[in-house]
Amino acid sequence: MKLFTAQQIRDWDSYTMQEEPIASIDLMERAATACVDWLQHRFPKQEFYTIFCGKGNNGGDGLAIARLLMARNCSVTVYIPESGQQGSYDFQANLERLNQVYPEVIQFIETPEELPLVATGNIIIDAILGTGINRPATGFTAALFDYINSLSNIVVAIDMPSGLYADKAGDNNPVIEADHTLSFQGYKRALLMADNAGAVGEVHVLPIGLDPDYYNQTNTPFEVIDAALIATIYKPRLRFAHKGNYGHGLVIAGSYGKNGAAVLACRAAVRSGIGLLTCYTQDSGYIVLQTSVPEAMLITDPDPDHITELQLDTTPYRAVGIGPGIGTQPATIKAVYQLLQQYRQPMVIDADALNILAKHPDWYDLIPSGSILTPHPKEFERLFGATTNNFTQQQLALEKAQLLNCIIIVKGHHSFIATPAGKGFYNTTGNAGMATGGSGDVLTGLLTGILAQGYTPEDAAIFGVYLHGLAGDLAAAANSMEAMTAGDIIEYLGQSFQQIGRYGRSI
Ligand SMILES: NC(=O)C1=CN([C@@H]2O[C@H](COP(=O)(O)OP(=O)(O)OC[C@H]3O[C@@H](n4cnc5c(N)ncnc54)[C@H](O)[C@@H]3O)[C@@H](O)[C@H]2O)[C@@H](O)CC1
Ligand SMILES: [K+]
Repeated sequence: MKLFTAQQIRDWDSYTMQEEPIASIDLMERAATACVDWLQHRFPKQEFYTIFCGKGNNGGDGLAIARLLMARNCSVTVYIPESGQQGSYDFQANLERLNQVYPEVIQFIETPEELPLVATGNIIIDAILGTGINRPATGFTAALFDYINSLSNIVVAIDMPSGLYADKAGDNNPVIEADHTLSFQGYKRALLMADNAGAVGEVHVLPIGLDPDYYNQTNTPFEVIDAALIATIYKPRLRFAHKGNYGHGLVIAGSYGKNGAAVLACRAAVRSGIGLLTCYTQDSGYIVLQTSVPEAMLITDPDPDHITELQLDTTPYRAVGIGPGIGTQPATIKAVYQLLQQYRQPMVIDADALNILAKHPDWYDLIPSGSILTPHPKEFERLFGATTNNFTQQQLALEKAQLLNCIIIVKGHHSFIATPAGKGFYNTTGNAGMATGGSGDVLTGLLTGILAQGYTPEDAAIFGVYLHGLAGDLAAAANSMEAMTAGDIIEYLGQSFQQIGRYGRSI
């Protein structure tokens, strides 16, 4: 799903009004109806709502929501912070409509003394500011945000949590901290940033019937990975396949005390659809690996405890994954350098291999084109330097992806994939239960396995990250976020592939 800027969304609204055609006020009614339907579906027994409306179109949505909720037998109070300015055209029109049928619910507030008491059971609707925000909230607006944030009521933000910019960082500006954000038609980038997690809460995208032609004609560098995209990437297994069709991968992982990293990466790789897998690990890992992952072949390093030697014949391998649990011993650093000097196919580079690279920036040129780097934010910082917010971090990832001709996956709740062509993809599968030791090793194994099967590096990264998150979601549904383990992610890869296989048929 393409990610549009606030300006593009405005253009999309206008395009729809002209082409459908639909009047602006009717489009607002459609958006408000979608919100009310969502509210009643999510909170079927909820009766009481407190709605704060600004004087732009976001506030217009709030006024229409108020009228529709009242018509559905809910009890609503609307508070409008009085700025002294004339409201937008559709705000005024909706104020008039509400005033005609339920004048008693409307109240204007102007000073902190007039901030209302909100009963505990009320759901608060934040319709103060949407995508039209063009400056930080100050004065009474900021005080209102503070007040709402101090209450324990559930807060549902319309389109955007008020105060948040859709396409740029806000540098700690005042924002509403919502429990749910109902975003019209698509996501905005700000809704996908870890920095804004506390403001956006759960994001729900509500279709409001904007014209598909605008969507198809309009280019944007950013996309959310969704079922439709995955259906175009996933290559179902050929009926007459043999193992040679699906490549041979090499996972280089482990050290004394970290056999688990190698086991998890290899187990994930053998469940990725790969034809053949070889694991390279330290000598003491022999029995562990051969027993835990009998599907994989094994080469052991001469050293009992660490990987010290990577002068291998790499010609059989279509992809190499390196890093999980290898440590940063001097001999391992030397071995990583040996591999970088000789292997020219795309690699998956993770964990300690990234930490080693970060200490040797002069080796970056040796990273084969099309490699996939999988740093978490701290590793990213070690590799490429500190950034001040997610927007600048993602911009830097895009610049480095282009410079190194690599894919960079900045791991996180919505992992961000930067490609050398300047595109950025946000993942939407996955959950906080995956923030546990070993889930990165699973991703490395999966990516190596997918890359070995001949997917392009960009497709492998998108597909691997999505699949990993989906398996994590199924694991959390079965075992809870708390009790799920990285190994459980691997257990649910099968069901994830089955689900993805159905996308192609249903889209
Ligand atoms: N037809 C449409 O254009 C549709 C728009 N929709 C709603 O319209 C919203 C956008 O509406 P608007 O463009 O009117 O903008 P907003 O309602 O977000 O903001 C209104 C106005 O507030 C002022 N403002 C900006 N920053 C401020 C600040 N920090 N403090 C105080 N005032 C500030 C600006 O003058 C701005 O135009 C969307 O987020 C969505 O909720 C929906 O109704 C769907 C259809
Ligand atoms: K809002």
